[in-house]
Amino acid sequence: MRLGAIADDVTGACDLAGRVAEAGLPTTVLLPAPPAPGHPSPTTEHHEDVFAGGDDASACAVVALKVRTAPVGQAVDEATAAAQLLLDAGASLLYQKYCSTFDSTPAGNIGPIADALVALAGADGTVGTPATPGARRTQYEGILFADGVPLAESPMRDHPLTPMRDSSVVRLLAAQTAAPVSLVPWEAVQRGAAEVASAIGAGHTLVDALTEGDLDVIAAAILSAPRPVVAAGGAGVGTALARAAVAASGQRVDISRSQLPEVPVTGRLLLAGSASAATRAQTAAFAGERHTLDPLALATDDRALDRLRDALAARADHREPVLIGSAPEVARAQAELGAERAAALIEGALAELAAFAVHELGYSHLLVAGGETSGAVTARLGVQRLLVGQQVAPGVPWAVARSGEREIALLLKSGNFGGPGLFTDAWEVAP
Ligand SMILES: Nc1ncnc2c1ncn2[C@@H]1O[C@H](COP(=O)(O)OP(=O)(O)O)[C@@H](O)[C@H]1O
Ligand SMILES: O=C(O)[C@@H](O)C(=O)COP(=O)(O)O
Repeated sequence: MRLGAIADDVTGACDLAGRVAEAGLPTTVLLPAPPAPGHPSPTTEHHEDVFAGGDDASACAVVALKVRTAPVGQAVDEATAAAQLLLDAGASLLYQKYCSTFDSTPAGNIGPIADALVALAGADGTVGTPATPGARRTQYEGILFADGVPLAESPMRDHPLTPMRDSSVVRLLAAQTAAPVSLVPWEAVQRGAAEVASAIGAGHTLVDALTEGDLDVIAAAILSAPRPVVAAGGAGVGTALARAAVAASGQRVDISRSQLPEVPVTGRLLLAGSASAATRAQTAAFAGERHTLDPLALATDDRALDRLRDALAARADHREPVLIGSAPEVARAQAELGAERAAALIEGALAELAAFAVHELGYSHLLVAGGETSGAVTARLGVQRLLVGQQVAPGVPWAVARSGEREIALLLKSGNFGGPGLFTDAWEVAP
């Protein structure tokens, strides 16, 4: 199987890639250059580089986009271009990777992207679930649970860009697409893949899942579906598909042995743009030097960013990790600037500080918290491919990339993932 995944944000791509690689499937992560005005992303033109391994080897290629909160038209254009690249490179199954907490708005972009991929693939519809039990995301009777509570009662209800105020993924998706949205309940999953496959219809099929075993049933149903489908979901479904491919081929790559190239430590920088509870806890637990980015200051003081550059440049030892995080107070900045402008100010500042650290100060290791944030940073650094290594936490792998002439190590962390000590512990296993 050649699994071609289109991820709506960069940390989601890394989450999927880390878990799929650990399942034993050779995995590549591609980041298209930012789209030129009026044109979808010119994804990489080297098709032979898309999938690792020989033509008949099972593999996974993930195209990491930054379209989760982009205008719908741009999201559809970029996802379609990425899917076409994957199909041209031999993808046998497309996979729409979206967030395990279904991060989206009533406008999209999960639904519009799903519709576009179905049309491109000539499929009947999508099949999958956001459920990712390894990240404590489960779905029962169409209700999505995050860390054991319904989505709309979790901290995701206060996400700065995609506040999730309904826990029903059926209702959330139905608001984003004109295609039929159907649910396969957990009891049907317990009766096996054939029953799930028989329940797959036109449009978008969301399947309940509480365990990894349920995901394996869903993967088997997708692979045995009577008509072409597009797989879709959080990282859980993709990882189950990878398990199935490894079991079928008998070929398993041991990620723990495929060491990433060593990157000499010349500077360590933490950039936390996520406002999630997990990232706030990691920030609070970090004992090193820290600086705070306030979008209101960025909007009114044109020296604010220069002062942060000066602070970085003045550091005595760049190898000691330093944290630059967004201000905890979100509501006031959004009230005064609007959510989009406040977000863009922070993302832009963190991206500029990343470029300054890497290319002016020679920093080698960056830990970035947040999907939108990671998309802004990798685009500004011109990163187009990630070599993914071992995970420091489920769904959080170190990677090595090129930025210009520099080889750097990146940990692009989903906002919700990782324990409180991650900002300190992650450096111990860095490439
Ligand atoms: N204090 C703040 N005010 C306004 N927006 C903020 C603030 N802090 C973070 N943000 C924005 O919230 C968004 C968080 O999204 P993201 O980086 O994807 O994190 P997550 O992985 O938690 O979803 C980013 O666009 C970031 O710039
Ligand atoms: O599925 C998930 O939860 C992650 O892979 C994911 O999508 C992370 O997105 P961010 O929360 O924006 O980091």
